[in-house]
Amino acid sequence: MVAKIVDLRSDTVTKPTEAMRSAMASAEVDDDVLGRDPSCFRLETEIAKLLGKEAALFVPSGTMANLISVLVHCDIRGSEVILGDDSHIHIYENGGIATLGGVHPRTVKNNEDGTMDIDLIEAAIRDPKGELVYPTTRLICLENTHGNCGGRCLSVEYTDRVGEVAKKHGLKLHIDGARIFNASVALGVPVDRLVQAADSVSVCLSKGLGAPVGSVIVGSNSFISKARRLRKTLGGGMRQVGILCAAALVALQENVEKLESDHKKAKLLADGLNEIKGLSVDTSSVETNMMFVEVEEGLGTTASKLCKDLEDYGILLMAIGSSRLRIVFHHQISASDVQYALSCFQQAVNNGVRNENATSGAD
Ligand SMILES: Cc1ncc(COP(=O)(O)O)c(C=O)c1O
Ligand SMILES: C[C@@H](O)[C@H](N)C(=O)O
Repeated sequence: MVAKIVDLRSDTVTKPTEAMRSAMASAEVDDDVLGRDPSCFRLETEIAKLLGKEAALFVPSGTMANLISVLVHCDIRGSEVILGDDSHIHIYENGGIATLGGVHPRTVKNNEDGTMDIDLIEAAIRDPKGELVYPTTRLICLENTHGNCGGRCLSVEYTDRVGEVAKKHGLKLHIDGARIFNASVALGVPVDRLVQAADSVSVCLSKGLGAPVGSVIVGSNSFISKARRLRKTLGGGMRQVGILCAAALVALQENVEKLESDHKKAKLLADGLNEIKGLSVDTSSVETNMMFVEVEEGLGTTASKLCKDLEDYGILLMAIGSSRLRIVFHHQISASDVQYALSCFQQAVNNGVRNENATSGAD
């Protein structure tokens, strides 16, 4: 019998709080296609203000937020976007910018800290003199925090420098800010300052902020009106969407201040896991709510086997390859959950070692 479930698979797993459910039940709504749903309008107005942009648009998912943003910036056939080779847009969004938008991706290597070398970004920009044979570079995409790099933060200085490169070459800058509030809290930089250089930002409400559904795109009035039309084209125009936006407004009010605690608990677990022989976490790279746990070879088990064993204790997480586990914190993970998870990790590792010794005939 599992004592309890501790879901560390992602910050997308949170359940709506009672306050969110009550706000959803009493949300003021209207048809957001024929006019403006009042709760949606309130959310979009609040998010645009928070991020220092002219306007905002609520969309069903972060994937759609990125797709719409790239397609609005790259609305001419033959466009190319520069993005990280390990970015969410390039790896986890089914190549939508190409398959649906005809936008050509030009990847630049992501460094371990989530950045791309600025000289490599500049070198990837197509020379307009080669327009007969080259796609036309129109956009640079960054990701902050960077998911596949373990939730690493891009500094405001780095972001501003990429913004300068974009301006110098007449390009636009989009930030996949699925976890931009995590970055803002971890860096101690106001979120509007962190994204100041960007022409557009996608923000996930359904991750660390804990809303059940949705993302928001922010940008100029003209950009958002084009984005609104494209959202409808993609089937993302929603009617009484205020039911979802009401929950997101509660999330904004209640959960931004909890992000720092998520980050602290992640550090606590990382330190504890490093005390377990056969597991290692690079604690210097645990900057926000995510971490990667390396399962050392000598442990006699694999990441997926350990993942399965931990599930038997109620600890849910993701195996990334044969020797790496991913752990993601959110506001519904408590301090006692951290201690419970540590004890389960220790038991699962001990069991793995015992089974390994038994099969190898060791004492
Ligand atoms: C960095 C990043 N961008 C975008 C997304 C896409 O968001 P969604 O799952 O809502 O499509 C995710 C994860 O889901 C993500 O981690
Ligand atoms: C896996 C990825 O698509 C998701 N955004 C997550 O971080 O859980």
